[in-house]
Amino acid sequence: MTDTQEAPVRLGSRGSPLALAQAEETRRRLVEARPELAGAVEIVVIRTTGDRVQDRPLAEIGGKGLFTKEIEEALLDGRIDVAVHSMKDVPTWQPAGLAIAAILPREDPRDAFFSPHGTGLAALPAGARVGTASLRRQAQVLLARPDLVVAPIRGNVQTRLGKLAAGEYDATLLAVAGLHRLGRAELLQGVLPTSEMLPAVAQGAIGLQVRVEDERTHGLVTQLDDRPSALRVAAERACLEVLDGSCRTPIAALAELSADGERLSLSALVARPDGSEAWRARREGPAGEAAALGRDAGEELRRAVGPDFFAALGLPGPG
Ligand SMILES: NCc1[nH]cc(CCC(=O)O)c1CC(=O)O
Repeated sequence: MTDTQEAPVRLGSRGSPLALAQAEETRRRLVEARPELAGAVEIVVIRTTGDRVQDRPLAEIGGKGLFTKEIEEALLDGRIDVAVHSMKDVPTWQPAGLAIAAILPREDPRDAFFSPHGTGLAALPAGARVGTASLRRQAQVLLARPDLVVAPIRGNVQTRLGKLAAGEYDATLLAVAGLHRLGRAELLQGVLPTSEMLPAVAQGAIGLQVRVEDERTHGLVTQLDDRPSALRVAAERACLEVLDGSCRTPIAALAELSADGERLSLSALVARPDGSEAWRARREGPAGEAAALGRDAGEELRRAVGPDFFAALGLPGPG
């Protein structure tokens, strides 16, 4: 190594095809912003609990940070310099010493619908089996179509679509963002409207996490922050934080910006997992107040559902 060469920047990622695509996108954006980093950005694969446990619904394993904890440990230990996360999987509380320094330009946050019957829930015959392990998707599927049957499904995109083709399910749902980032947009059949299927908090957003005291990496990474995406994610995560950071509650939220980027509107939803009841909140205000708007919507929902809601789910609840 000559002394004009840049020190390496190590990106930590899960090993799934989607995670690796997100790490590659991060590398590309870093080198685009700082050409002197060409050849210096390394991708380090880290196995997480969520990758290890393949046979049970994630909601059952419970706990927070199933897809992020081991990557954060590697970051804290100095084995990597940047953790690349799907923000949807990142708990609202950051470990001491770590910070999300950038949100990359967000992909389409909506959910895609796959079924031999058609392009939306209305196409399904009564009693059809919908494969999803997500309580948020389950609750909204049953809210729209109480006659449907939801059954857990896990695995990557190919595995899930394989199970659908084999007739194990009549339909399944996947994040549009994942298909785009995997370069498989041609597989898309139908996209559910957000009025019917509100996305998970931060769905479609990639976050770059660094050690707070690592000034060099922090400086490199903050250059990649996409402000509109960061504001939207801030509003949605503030809402989630007020409600419940775990993935065992059906919670959905989507913030959008006006064309000039000045105004933010947020829709949020909490539902019973069986789809028998749902609560919605909406906020609109200055984009600069994203987090306050999110907290406010979260507080309205928390009051609406009442303390017994979280207790009934076996959760300590947000107090
Ligand atoms: N929990 C798994 C997960 N985490 C992020 C995505 C999709 C990509 C994204 O939201 O950025 C997925 C898969 C899915 O929901 O289909």
